[in-house]
Amino acid sequence: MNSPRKFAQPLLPFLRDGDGVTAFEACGLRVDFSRQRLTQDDLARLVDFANGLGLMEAHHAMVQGEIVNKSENRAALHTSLRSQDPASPHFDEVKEARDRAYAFAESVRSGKWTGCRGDTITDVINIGIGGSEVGPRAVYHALMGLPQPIKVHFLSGVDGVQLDRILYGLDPFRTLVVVSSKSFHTRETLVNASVVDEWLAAAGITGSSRDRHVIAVSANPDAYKDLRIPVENLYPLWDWVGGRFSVWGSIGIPDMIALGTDVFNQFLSGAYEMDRYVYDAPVAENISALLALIAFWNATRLNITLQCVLPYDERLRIFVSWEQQLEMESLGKTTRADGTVIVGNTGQAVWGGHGDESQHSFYQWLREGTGRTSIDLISCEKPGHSHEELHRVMIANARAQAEALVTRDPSMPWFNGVTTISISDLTPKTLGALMAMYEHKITMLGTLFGLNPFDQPGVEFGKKLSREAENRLREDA
Ligand SMILES: O=P(O)(O)OC[C@H]1O[C@](O)(CO)[C@@H](O)[C@@H]1O
Repeated sequence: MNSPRKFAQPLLPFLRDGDGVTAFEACGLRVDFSRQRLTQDDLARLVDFANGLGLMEAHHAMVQGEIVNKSENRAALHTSLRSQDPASPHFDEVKEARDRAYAFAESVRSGKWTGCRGDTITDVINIGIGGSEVGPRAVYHALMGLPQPIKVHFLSGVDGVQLDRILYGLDPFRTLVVVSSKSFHTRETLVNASVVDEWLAAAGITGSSRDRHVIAVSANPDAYKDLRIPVENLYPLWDWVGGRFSVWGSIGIPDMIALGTDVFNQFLSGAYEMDRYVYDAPVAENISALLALIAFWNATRLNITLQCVLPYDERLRIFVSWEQQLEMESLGKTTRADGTVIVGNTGQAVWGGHGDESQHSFYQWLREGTGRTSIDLISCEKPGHSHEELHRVMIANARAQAEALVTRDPSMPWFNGVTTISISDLTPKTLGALMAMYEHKITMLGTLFGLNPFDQPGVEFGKKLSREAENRLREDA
């Protein structure tokens, strides 16, 4: 007779087992927590805990511009980048910058802005990494059309193969380069910018003609000097916006050019609608607060340290990478804002992939391994294509797997909690709402853990060692 498994995990309650609401709708999104592993009483206690902690007060303080990023002595005002409320912090400054970016984007789209020889622009190379890359790439991948008149290519790491594959076949006279870096100190971005410069120069695009092909986005006012471009080719970002929260502003210029400013406006208005809803909804009915509370419960009570994001839609493939940086760079910390050490789990490790593909990849591990995972399974009711049969099978998979991923024999060591997120129709608006919903989940989790979700001190040490290693390699060369 098989000996009982060492880590057998008894059956845990589902939220759906109790009487009470388990699904919530806002801004075209339906979020269903019924397959998460807690009781309605547990959830009620979490809501009391959040209210006792002043979760919504902390959220309001962030949106109103208080210095919530204490270690860097900064506000965190990504909400202002999409606000339609003239009373919101920096409203005029943001509007002026947006109007400038929109005017530029539309001049490129209309062909009014041409390359130095008068050619219309057909390709944009975004040179940037982290928050200066994955947000605009996620939006472009979600909303790009067929055909896509102006294509965007994302050059991020210092990887010559990525560079060669991007430049291959590109016409420098029809290419616009957007160098995006909040700090303008990021090694990868600066090295890539200089190599792409050589590519332009090899075609004879130098000096003033280069000004038709290179712009920059940065919070560093001297960026234009470093890049030797006219100041009017610099589009601002501000230190009161975190890099991983910055897609809503000038960092989104490649998307404004490729998708159009109407689409970008809808994207912003979807996020603003979510901001209004999250700002006003009480914790017990607030989707972002509930996502945060259940993640907090999973991490601190159920020792679930893994968050798996599974979109059943090609358009959300890159969204997983965006959410990974957002969540892990924000919550991968063990000290509170006051410096005291947090005992126990904090931010979860985020991973994932296209849901349907993942079924034939790591679902074996999710269903019979020894892990504990919280899963966001995302699907779109209305497909982004006209292949009815494909959509029928995709939706069937998404719905069935949500159940399969929580169905198990109590002797098994693994267990999962599943949240399903159903998007009525993935439009620029609902994409904005989805991304804003996750941003608020993350900043609220910062409050629940007591940590600062807006800095990333842990990345500096590796950068320092990299620079030293680079210098040694240069000396030895
Ligand atoms: O926009 P920048 O300043 O080039 O930084 C790029 C990325 O690098 C990081 O600082 C991490 O190294 C991220 O926080 C940021 O999004």
